[in-house]
Amino acid sequence: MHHQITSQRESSLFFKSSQSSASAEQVVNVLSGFFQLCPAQVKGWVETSRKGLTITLPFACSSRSDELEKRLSEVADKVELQQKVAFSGQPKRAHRSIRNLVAVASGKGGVGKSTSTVNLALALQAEGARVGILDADIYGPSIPIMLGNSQEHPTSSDNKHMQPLEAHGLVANSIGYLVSKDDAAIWRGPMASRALQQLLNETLWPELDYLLIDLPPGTGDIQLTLAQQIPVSGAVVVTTPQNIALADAQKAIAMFNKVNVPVLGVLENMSYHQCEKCGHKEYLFARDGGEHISSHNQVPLLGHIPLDIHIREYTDSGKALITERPDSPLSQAYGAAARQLALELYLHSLKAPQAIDISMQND
Ligand SMILES: Nc1ncnc2c1ncn2[C@@H]1O[C@H](COP(=O)(O)OP(=O)(O)OP(=O)(O)O)[C@@H](O)[C@H]1O
Repeated sequence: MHHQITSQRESSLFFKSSQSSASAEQVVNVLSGFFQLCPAQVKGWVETSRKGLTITLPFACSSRSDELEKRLSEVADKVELQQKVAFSGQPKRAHRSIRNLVAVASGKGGVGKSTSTVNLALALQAEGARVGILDADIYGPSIPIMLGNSQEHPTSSDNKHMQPLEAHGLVANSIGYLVSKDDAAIWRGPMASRALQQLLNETLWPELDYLLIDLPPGTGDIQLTLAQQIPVSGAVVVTTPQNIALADAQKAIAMFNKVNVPVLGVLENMSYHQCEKCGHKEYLFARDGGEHISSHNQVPLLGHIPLDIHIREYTDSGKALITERPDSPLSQAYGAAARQLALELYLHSLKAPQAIDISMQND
């Protein structure tokens, strides 16, 4: 089998097998079974040309390409597999260089929203995507610390636009790079949301597949304004499993429903602690809260992230757990949640067909 991986922007994988040539229909069936989608949802990914079949996967999932390649090789003679993340959101919105804007929110503070944002961003990157983070947590910007570059500042060559900062392969901007924590803390709502608009609009974002926006915790006026003002395609709600956090997560879901922002999923954080010595799982903040809230609202549960000292140590010291320890169960848990998020986002974009733009001809 011939196997070649090139850059994510290009075809990522080619293979040949000695079997007879595949029909597009067989390939569609394999894709549909592999991703558990109906054939109609995957049909548009397959293109036939004189050279053979080309499959374009429209969401980040490159860690699954070996497995998919194996399945396809059972029916395919020559297939080119590539990943090109689809555009979502209003076709006419600004920021066309950003294919998907996703808000990460929590009703309650301290549930691990920023930690989840950074690790989901790293996990999406590990799935072959170009990812950025906009820290919209104006009053408590923790992204600079979690990316390990809190002493840096964005540069500007025209005094109007900022170059985002780079860390661990991600790009990011945050009010934390620009003003001191104490200065931002006294800003009133309108000033805070103006600052956020500026961060989004005046940052020179490169071509990105996903921009994750770390919203301030809570569901007050500021969050509502932000949810309305930023043209996000969907939101992730982070919660811990205990009732007090779930009640606030429910308010966050209600807020997004109110402003017609689809909730792409709930991420349950600090689900349990597993003893390193005996493997026993302790459910410190109760159990199944994430399941209940997601089934009650009919939104997917993206995953359970354990309460783990390594998550705190890596994230709080600005190191990238997922890049440094890609095979750890923690990285795998974030990876599964990130792939599910990418898929949900794509499925939501299918509901607004005018927004889909898989090919992005001007690439
Ligand atoms: N799964 C986890 N395991 C261990 N520690 C965690 C986990 N998730 C978050 N933490 C830790 O909990 C603390 C709070 O996390 P974080 O700052 O991400 O919360 P937040 O919801 O963004 O807070 P805020 O409401 O202030 O914005 C941090 O020290 C972080 O390292």
